[in-house]
Amino acid sequence: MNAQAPIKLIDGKAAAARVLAEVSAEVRQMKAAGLAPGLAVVLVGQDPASQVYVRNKVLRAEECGIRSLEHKLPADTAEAELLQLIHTLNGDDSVNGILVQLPLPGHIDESRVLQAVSPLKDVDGFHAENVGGLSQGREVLTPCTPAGCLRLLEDTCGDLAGKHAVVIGRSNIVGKPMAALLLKAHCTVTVVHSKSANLKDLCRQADIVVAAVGRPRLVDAEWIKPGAVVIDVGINRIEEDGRSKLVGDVDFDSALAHAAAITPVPGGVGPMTIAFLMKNTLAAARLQHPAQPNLAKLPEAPCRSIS
Ligand SMILES: NC(=O)C1=CN([C@@H]2O[C@H](COP(=O)(O)OP(=O)(O)OC[C@H]3O[C@@H](n4cnc5c(N)ncnc54)[C@H](OP(=O)(O)O)[C@@H]3O)[C@@H](O)[C@H]2O)C=CC1
Ligand SMILES: Nc1nc(=O)c2c([nH]1)NC[C@@H]1CN(c3ccc(C(=O)N[C@@H](CCC(=O)O)C(=O)O)cc3)C=[N+]21
Repeated sequence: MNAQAPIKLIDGKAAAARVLAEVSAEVRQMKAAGLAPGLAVVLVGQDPASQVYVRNKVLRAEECGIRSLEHKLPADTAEAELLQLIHTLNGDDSVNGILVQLPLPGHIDESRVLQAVSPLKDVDGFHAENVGGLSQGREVLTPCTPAGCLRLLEDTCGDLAGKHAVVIGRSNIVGKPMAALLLKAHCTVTVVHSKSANLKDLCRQADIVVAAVGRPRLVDAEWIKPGAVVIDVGINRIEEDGRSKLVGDVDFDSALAHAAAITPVPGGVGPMTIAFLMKNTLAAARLQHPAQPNLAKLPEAPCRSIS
């Protein structure tokens, strides 16, 4: 018999609903102080998955009272035209947050586009100013997915200090900022990737596993130390038993045997990503109005070290 505590499913939908309730309350306070926060979402091309994500973002924004403006551009949009739109949005006072949905079509230089977004409106936290600030441990606009994962981990484990976290994946969107946030939370952090040796052995040493790989069900019970907490970032659409399914990077049914707590896919990290996008939109609005006393009083205002 397994003497461990029962497996705990980490409910990302419920956690996201709590974050969105906080956001709605803050939006009401902001509106009372004379500011109606706005988010611009830019989508280039017709990738079906991106269209679903963008629609979900716009819906969630509206639900918590954030004005959202969707800019849909054709797949053959010239880079210069996209940069011009970002320039216009940077200068538009009614826009507090700008998100450029990734991936962009191949003819567009992604890093040039992300650098064009004002760091004060960079709700994805992808501008080098914010990436650098996060790595220095400053309070800056932080990528939504890792921020959501950290909240789930804090809700599940409490204090993370001294825990050994293994992050699988080193992308700029998830793996690297996740590692920076865990380090900031005083974890011992190991980042592994496609060139890592002894991946499974390293993973089996972890108290916390964050899988952001893009490989369906790569991580199974053999990778998980009994009692570890598992956060599955992966979103993989696969065909199985003659139908299309969404699965994570973790083999959920197998990992359950060892994990103390685990996120499902769907209903885990995904909803938290969108909830933190809304939170970041408010944080960005506060950054843009440092002299507004009613906004400055709001909780969790990031420090004003961004120029
Ligand atoms: N739930 C959410 O909100 C979000 C989910 N996602 C999902 O998370 C997953 C990861 O996304 P993203 O970080 O953008 O993906 P990337 O493809 O940019 O990065 C994947 C990382 O995984 C590593 N990797 C690939 N194969 C292996 C392997 N077999 N063993 C070990 N490491 C491997 C790569 O290594 P190397 O660097 O050496 O190539 C790379 O660092 C995807 O499924 C994506 O859809 C992404 C963003 C948000
Ligand atoms: N600039 C930019 N910022 C991003 O944050 C960004 C991006 N580009 N490009 C793509 C990835 C992916 N991503 C997801 C967000 C929500 C869900 C989500 O809500 N998922 C639901 C399921 C949705 C479904 O059914 O397809 C869930 O997991 O429960 C998933 C993935 C954000 N990304």
